[in-house]
Amino acid sequence: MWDIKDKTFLITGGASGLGAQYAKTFLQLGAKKVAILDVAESVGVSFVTLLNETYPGKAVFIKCDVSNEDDIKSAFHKALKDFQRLDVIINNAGIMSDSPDLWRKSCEVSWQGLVSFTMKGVESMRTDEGGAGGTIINIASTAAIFKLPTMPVYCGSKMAVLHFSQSLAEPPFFERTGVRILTMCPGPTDTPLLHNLLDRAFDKKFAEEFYAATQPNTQKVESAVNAVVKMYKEGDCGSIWLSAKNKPAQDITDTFKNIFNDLAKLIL
Ligand SMILES: NC(=O)C1=CN([C@@H]2O[C@H](COP(=O)(O)OP(=O)(O)OC[C@H]3O[C@@H](n4cnc5c(N)ncnc54)[C@H](O)[C@@H]3O)[C@@H](O)[C@H]2O)C=CC1
Ligand SMILES: CCCCC/C=C\C=C\C(=O)C/C=C\C/C=C\CCCC(=O)O
Repeated sequence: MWDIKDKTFLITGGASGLGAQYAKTFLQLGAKKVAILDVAESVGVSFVTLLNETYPGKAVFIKCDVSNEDDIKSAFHKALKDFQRLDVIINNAGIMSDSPDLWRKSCEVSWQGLVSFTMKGVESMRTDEGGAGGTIINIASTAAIFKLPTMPVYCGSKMAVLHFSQSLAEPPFFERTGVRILTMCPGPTDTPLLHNLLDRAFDKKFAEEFYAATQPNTQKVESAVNAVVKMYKEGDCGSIWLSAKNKPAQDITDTFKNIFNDLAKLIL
């Protein structure tokens, strides 16, 4: 069982949606400090003010566009300087848009930004280079494991998140570094990310037909948040978890192990 008490957290995209609820919940469960990083400054500042009314001095807001490497560098170093040590990073920031004008930005936020924070996190946490170890939680999606023709770019970036995380975490990564990499795949969850699905589609005309026939089976935010808490407490390095349809979090690592073992037989 991994402790939450006295741990410091950095949460990207933490000003609203699921990220904000991870912050609130981990503080309720005893986290020492939480750094909220987000591009939405006024929303982030208001949220941190609210958190500090209940948990005085425990939350800070740092403006950061996770698609911008200079922003990432300065925000990461500010959080590290303020807290002296980062124990947990939740790479949560994500955009879902496959539209012609936003798909590239969406990949930079959901995928490249996550890689950059993971690299910086590993560097600062790794026990073989003087760090104290820690946990990096990468938020993928059921879009990583389900073929959604309305958003192939989003599906691809989330599969990239999943495969990046499981590849990085291959043994003896944890034994060497003391850094635990965990991946969560939430199913559709009730946040603004699910609004205006047609505007976010790869092909609007096709999406109209698709969404007329298929509606998301949306779960409550609380279910997705509880799933991340359970994964944080119980997950082994490299594990992959599912949170869908308001059911308790499920460790689906063995499914991936079997698939990748079978594929390895074709390659090696
Ligand atoms: N809501 C859902 O159905 C699901 C969400 N997810 C993933 O969970 C994560 C959070 O999603 P939601 O809370 O639903 O989304 P949301 O849209 O409600 O909130 C996203 C947050 O990220 C911030 N953000 C956007 N662009 C940013 C940038 N460039 N730099 C920093 N912050 C930025 C926003 O300001 C906002 O606070 C995303 O990675 C999403 O892909 C995964 C599966 C299902
Ligand atoms: C079936 C239409 C799903 C559209 C959901 C819209 C946004 C979801 C964002 C996510 O990150 C979740 C991604 C994909 C959903 C994957 C499978 C859906 C399975 C059916 C269901 O649970 O509704």
